[in-house]
Amino acid sequence: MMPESHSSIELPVFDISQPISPSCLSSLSLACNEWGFFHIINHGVSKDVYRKLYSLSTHIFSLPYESKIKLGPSSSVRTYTPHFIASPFFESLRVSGPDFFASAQSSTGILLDHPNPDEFSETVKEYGIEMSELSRRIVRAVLMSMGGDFARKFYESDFNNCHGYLRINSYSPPEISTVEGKEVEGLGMHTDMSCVTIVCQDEIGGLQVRSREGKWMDINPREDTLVVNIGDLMHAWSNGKLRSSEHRVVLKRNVHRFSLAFFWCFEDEKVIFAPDEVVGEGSTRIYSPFVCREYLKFRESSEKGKFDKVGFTVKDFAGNLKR
Ligand SMILES: O=C(O)CCC(=O)C(=O)O
Ligand SMILES: [Fe+2]
Repeated sequence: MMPESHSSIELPVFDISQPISPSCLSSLSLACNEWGFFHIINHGVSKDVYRKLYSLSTHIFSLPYESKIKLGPSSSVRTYTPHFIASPFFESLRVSGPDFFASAQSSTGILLDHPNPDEFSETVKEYGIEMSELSRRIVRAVLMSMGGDFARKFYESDFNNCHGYLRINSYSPPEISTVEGKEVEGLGMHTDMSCVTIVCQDEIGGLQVRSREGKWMDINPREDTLVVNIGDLMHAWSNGKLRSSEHRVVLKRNVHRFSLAFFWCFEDEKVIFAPDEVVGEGSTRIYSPFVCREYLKFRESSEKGKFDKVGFTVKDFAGNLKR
């Protein structure tokens, strides 16, 4: 059987180093409503930091399972997700902000055989700080795209206490690229539990977004470009105006894939409730108010292997219009 064929989607590209012009705001608004995905350039993250992070992480992933699993689901630190949780071909390392250095050190401290723990932690810290700053800029731009003074009105009150964490993802190549004509998923269909996510995918590709009609569309890698997507938290806060799209990663035969996903989230105790002005007169709230932490718990416990994968979204948790 032939593998499914996919169309690719040309997402708009925004220069995040510049103030966003009115015409860019309307195309940003369109991208957030239609796809929940867009690209950014001139993000200020140097190739050097990326390369260092790639090589230092690759070293960690190459350590024996017995070492890595000490960081894993069974330890109190829980920074490592081994193979066979999200998929047989996926493993990841999590580093949490705001003190990215300390978080990375607590992992490398457990990996006693790590040759240069400080270099890894320093590099993660540099990347984490850059991504946090970028996330703030992106949230402001997205708010602006929703309405004239939304950024001024809601940034401070609702988004000022956001925090981020980084997931370093390593996808190992399966020996076959299709099973009965279906692609091999490195990461199954899911939505992100973030306000916004910033993804740095390597040149291999494989990231796909699901269209409203349910068709998988390739998001092709672009040099020096980061992928941004809206997550469930900002989707709910916007009363569904910003789309949190289902996406996944498919793998190619024998090609290793590496990605960095940075999740920018509301504080755990925040009650997520779309403001009246965001809902708009005459419209109803499509989500009941909910505490961020409770949603994260729901996602963890409703899935096999406690991983943010497959199936359940904020619609199932707090949606007023049940699916
Ligand atoms: O690896 C990628 O390109 C995307 C990863 C992703 O969607 C996630 O970690 O939530
Ligand atoms: Fe994701």
